[in-house]
Amino acid sequence: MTSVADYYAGKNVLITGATGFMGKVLVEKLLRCCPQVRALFLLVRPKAGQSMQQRVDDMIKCKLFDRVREDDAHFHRKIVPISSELTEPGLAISPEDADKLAACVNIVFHCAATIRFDEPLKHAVQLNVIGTQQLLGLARRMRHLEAFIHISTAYANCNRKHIDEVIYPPPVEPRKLIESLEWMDDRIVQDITPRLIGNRPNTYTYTKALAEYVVQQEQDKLNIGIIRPSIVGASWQEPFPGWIDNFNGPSGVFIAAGKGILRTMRANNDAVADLIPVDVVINLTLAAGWYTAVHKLVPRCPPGPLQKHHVMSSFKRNPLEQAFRRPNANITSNYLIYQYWILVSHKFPALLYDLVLRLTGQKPQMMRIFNRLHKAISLLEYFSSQDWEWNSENVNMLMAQLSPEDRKVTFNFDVRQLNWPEYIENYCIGTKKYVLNEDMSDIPAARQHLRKLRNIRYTFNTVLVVFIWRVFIARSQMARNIWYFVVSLCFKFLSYFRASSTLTN
Ligand SMILES: CCCCCCCCCCCCCCCC(=O)SCCNC(=O)CCNC(=O)[C@H](O)C(C)(C)COP(=O)(O)OP(=O)(O)OC[C@H]1O[C@@H](n2cnc3c(N)ncnc32)[C@H](O)[C@@H]1OP(=O)(O)O
Ligand SMILES: NC(=O)C1=CN([C@@H]2O[C@H](COP(=O)(O)OP(=O)(O)OC[C@H]3O[C@@H](n4cnc5c(N)ncnc54)[C@H](OP(=O)(O)O)[C@@H]3O)[C@@H](O)[C@H]2O)C=CC1
Repeated sequence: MTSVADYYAGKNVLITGATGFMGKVLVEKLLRCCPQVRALFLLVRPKAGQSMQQRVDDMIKCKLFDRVREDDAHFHRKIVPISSELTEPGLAISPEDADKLAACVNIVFHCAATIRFDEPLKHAVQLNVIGTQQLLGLARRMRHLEAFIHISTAYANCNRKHIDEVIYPPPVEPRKLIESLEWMDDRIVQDITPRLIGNRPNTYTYTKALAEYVVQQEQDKLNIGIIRPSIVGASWQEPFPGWIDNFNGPSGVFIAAGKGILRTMRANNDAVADLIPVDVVINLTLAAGWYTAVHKLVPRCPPGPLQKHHVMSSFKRNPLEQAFRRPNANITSNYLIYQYWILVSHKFPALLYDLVLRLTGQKPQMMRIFNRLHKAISLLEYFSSQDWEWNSENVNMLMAQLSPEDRKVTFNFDVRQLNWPEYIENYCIGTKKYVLNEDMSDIPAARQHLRKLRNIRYTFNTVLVVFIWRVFIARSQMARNIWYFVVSLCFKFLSYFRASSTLTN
């Protein structure tokens, strides 16, 4: 039985989306665990005033690549950036580069996509569907291609409750949709988008379903493998626990909760979200690359349930700096209770805080932050408040095909071995260290800040109770009677204790 690393020895690998969250982890893992790989061709676009080469240089300088750097200081020699914009005709690859790729690439990993839930349909189709089609066109020209691995999402078919490892018929024939979008102006497309996406929640899942179909159309000509991860979170073990570099999905929710901004969210209480660590997804992807070179496959990544109390307790132990309030979120599936908490725990404190800012001559900002947060959590709500049943037979089969060393160590994707509380703790610390770039040595000060917030809350609650009680007393005879009764009782107790202490002296 050959090992996965042996398979990649001497191979030329093409990767799209290498500058993204998952792409980076894929590049790192290939370089570290398949050291005999010949070259990694990365399709990268220039962006934000940076050339493609500068972007790749910045990427490989980041901490994620520390372990690769330790093993081989010259690892960058294996990386060949290719300038490419996936939404342009011919992927905007120069004819020379296209010829070079056609002549030598053995495996393609297609990770690039727009993952925004609010992406206008035209752009989502352009990148996720047409971009994929064009890449398949290039792949058809590759004379030594052994596998084309497409990264999809477990939610491509989220309009179904039970999802098998098959490609379902597309919601619309992609060719017809592409032709129609060509002549429609953006306003018309915006108007008909809800009708088109039907019972899917957004253009992301809709276009990812179309992309799967487009990939499947090539199955007679190419060795195709499709990976469907659920919600991808920070790394479990590799290259080190808790690595994460973005605010997407749960990470943004965790950070907002850790900062004490997010105090409520609508979600299913039992299994809040189907989370899968990024290193597990990448191990599965590389194993699938090896296996697909011989067979065809649609594996899905087996997820685990994310529980909110682990997040809260973890942020109490390792607080984020300058929290707005103490981390404490109410997860509820009840709409009315949710609205109540939005009002009491989000809008009211935001208004109060903005009022203080105004009074002190500063610019109000809290309400604006909360409006953005509400938009983000409303887009995630669809995924956090429902359950799906997924079939994972192909994943189990693939696991059984690996050598014991690959299965248990190098390409382990058995999520059953994961200790969830420990994983979530590392995830929360990862958001602090790698997303917010906060220093771990500041934790005592952050804890002190949380204690201060707790004292402010106690004081505020006491003042509020006394105030309400005073208002109540002023208006109700019964409240006054209760008040006098309680006060006289306290007085009697005090007199009794004073008398008994005088006697004992
Ligand atoms: C407690 C336990 C509960 C459990 C919790 C369960 C969660 C349950 C999740 C389900 C999730 C399903 C996932 C499906 C799985 C896929 O298949 S794939 C991929 C998932 N895709 C995503 O998660 C993308 C979702 N995000 C979006 O669509 C857009 O970001 C949104 C939400 C529409 C917001 O758009 P926007 O307002 O334009 O903001 P955006 O441009 O994203 O960010 C603007 C800036 O704010 C920053 N920012 C963004 N978010 C934040 C934040 N939260 N805080 C601070 N800054 C932030 C950004 O970094 C950015 O900074 P700059 O780059 O401008 O410096
Ligand atoms: N993150 C998650 O939770 C999940 C992700 N997935 C899938 O995994 C894949 C990777 O996701 P993730 O890494 O999180 O996404 P990111 O948004 O982090 O990365 C997207 C990548 O695509 C590239 N890209 C975007 N537009 C273009 C373009 N026009 N031309 C060239 N490259 C482009 C980006 O390049 P640039 O840096 O230039 O913008 C970036 O490298 C996607 O296919 C996604 O659907 C599936 C399930 C869950």
